[in-house]
Amino acid sequence: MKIYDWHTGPYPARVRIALAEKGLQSRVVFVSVDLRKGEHKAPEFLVKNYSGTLPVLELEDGTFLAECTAIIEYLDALEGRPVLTGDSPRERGVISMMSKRAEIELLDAISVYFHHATAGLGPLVETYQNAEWGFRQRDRAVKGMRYFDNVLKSQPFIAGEAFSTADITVIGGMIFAEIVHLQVPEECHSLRDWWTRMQERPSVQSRLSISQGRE
Ligand SMILES: N[C@@H](CCC(=O)N[C@@H](CS(=O)(=O)O)C(=O)NCC(=O)O)C(=O)O
Repeated sequence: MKIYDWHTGPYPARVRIALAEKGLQSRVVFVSVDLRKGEHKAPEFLVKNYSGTLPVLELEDGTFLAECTAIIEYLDALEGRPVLTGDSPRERGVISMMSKRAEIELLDAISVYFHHATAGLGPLVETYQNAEWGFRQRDRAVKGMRYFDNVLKSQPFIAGEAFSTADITVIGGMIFAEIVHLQVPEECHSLRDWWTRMQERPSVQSRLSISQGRE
């Protein structure tokens, strides 16, 4: 399998962490796509992913899988333990809900702030910006941090008693928050403690050490 990504990106980090959690890194070749040059918006990349975003997983049969959630669902189904997307129907439902909520209320909100209210990836890529919308989404992300802090007051992981892809999505949000220098509110002790624990996971520590080739 091939993964087209950008090594420091928050969304690629989600897939890299999932790969490491599942012990699948050896089955994947990484191909770097330079976001700063707008390579992800070039016609030859758009045939891989209509949305022009990273990461994209290319299967041996030529199938292109985009969207982190879809890619992680595929990887999770490939190999047994640990299950990242849930065993029982209830677990699967709660994990899916919390991961999607983490995208909407945290990770995607920070992404909008990055692209609309900062220099983002530069004028070559950021051809339309709306700073007001960006700042509104930044505020939404801070509220999201407070929400997840409250969730973690009563459980060790984002979707309950076990680590799951919902944690990985919030990890992506925390990585993006650091990139844009968006502070976690001082009083969010549970979220801060959780983030410290997550950064001790080998899968989180190893996400940047994967070597990449070029197409
Ligand atoms: N919904 C997509 C979003 C992916 C996404 O936004 N990826 C970023 C990569 S990174 O910023 O995390 O490295 C991207 O392609 N951004 C480029 C752009 O939006 O122009 C997913 O979940 O995969």
